[in-house]
Amino acid sequence: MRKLQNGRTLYYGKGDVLTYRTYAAPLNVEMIEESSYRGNENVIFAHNIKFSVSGESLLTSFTEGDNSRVVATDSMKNFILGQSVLYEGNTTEGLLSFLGERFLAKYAHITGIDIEATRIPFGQVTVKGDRGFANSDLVYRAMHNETSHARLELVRVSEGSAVNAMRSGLNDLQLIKVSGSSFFGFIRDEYTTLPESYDRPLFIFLNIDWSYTHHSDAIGGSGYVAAEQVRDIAHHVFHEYKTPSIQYLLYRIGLRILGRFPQLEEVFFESNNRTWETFVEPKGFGQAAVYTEPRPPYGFQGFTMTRGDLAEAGND
Ligand SMILES: O=c1[nH]c(=O)c2[nH]c(=O)[nH]c2[nH]1
Repeated sequence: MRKLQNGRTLYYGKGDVLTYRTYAAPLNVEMIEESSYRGNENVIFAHNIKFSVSGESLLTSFTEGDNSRVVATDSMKNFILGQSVLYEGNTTEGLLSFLGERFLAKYAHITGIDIEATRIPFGQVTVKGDRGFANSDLVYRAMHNETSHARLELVRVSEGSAVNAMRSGLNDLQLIKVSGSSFFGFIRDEYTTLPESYDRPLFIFLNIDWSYTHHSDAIGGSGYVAAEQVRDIAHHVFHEYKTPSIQYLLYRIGLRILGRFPQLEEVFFESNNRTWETFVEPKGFGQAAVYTEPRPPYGFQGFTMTRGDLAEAGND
């Protein structure tokens, strides 16, 4: 999308378009075994949006300073904010598809759109009413934990627009497992100083992305996968498995996600190893210990998995 016919890359757009839409349609998802998540009332449906466009006819804006075909990025921001109120759906992917389609419909010379958004999370607060504690439907609290996101590439086609690529995901999961993780058996040679560990406090930072076999499942379809469900699967698998490495943990999480959601085609992982450094060793399981932040540098892993991996592994 970003490349023109001659192979040249061309795009421009607006980032950090903070869009605090209220009272979007509620989302209800089918429950899965690992999660009590049922959906979102979407009273606050807030996103940080990044939007860019491309098209052959924009070339002269770069080569000749000809602004006659330029939609100002300030106008793009206004378009996003103004159109967001009209979105009748309930997912980030749906919102992005809606905004992209509308933009292509309005500006005939734009042929490609790349649009991504991170959901800005707001959580429930409980208040005491006549029948005890219940969720407030008025007050929400800003959250600073993991965030969900989506990215879509739309292209102009003869009948309107089509989704060229789409990815959804979850960023900045930060999970500590205090016991039940090991790391041993790795190569020992003249460069090795790390002792083998049979029970380490494993702290990981984790990003998980996923793509659907059919984009339509995520955009208005019934096969929507909520980031909260993927998060809860990661929690469960980390809890369940005694892991010999982060690499293996990612694989087990991936199998479970692909198993739970047949509508997904691929899962992508990126993790950081932030294992706490031991200052006072525990005397045994469940005993007091003291750890501190690990010293840099940090290790990382990347891994992608497809339905083929699930088929090879058999039933998880
Ligand atoms: O889970 C881990 N995988 C590694 O590859 C690695 N390397 C290392 O030093 N610690 C760890 N931990």
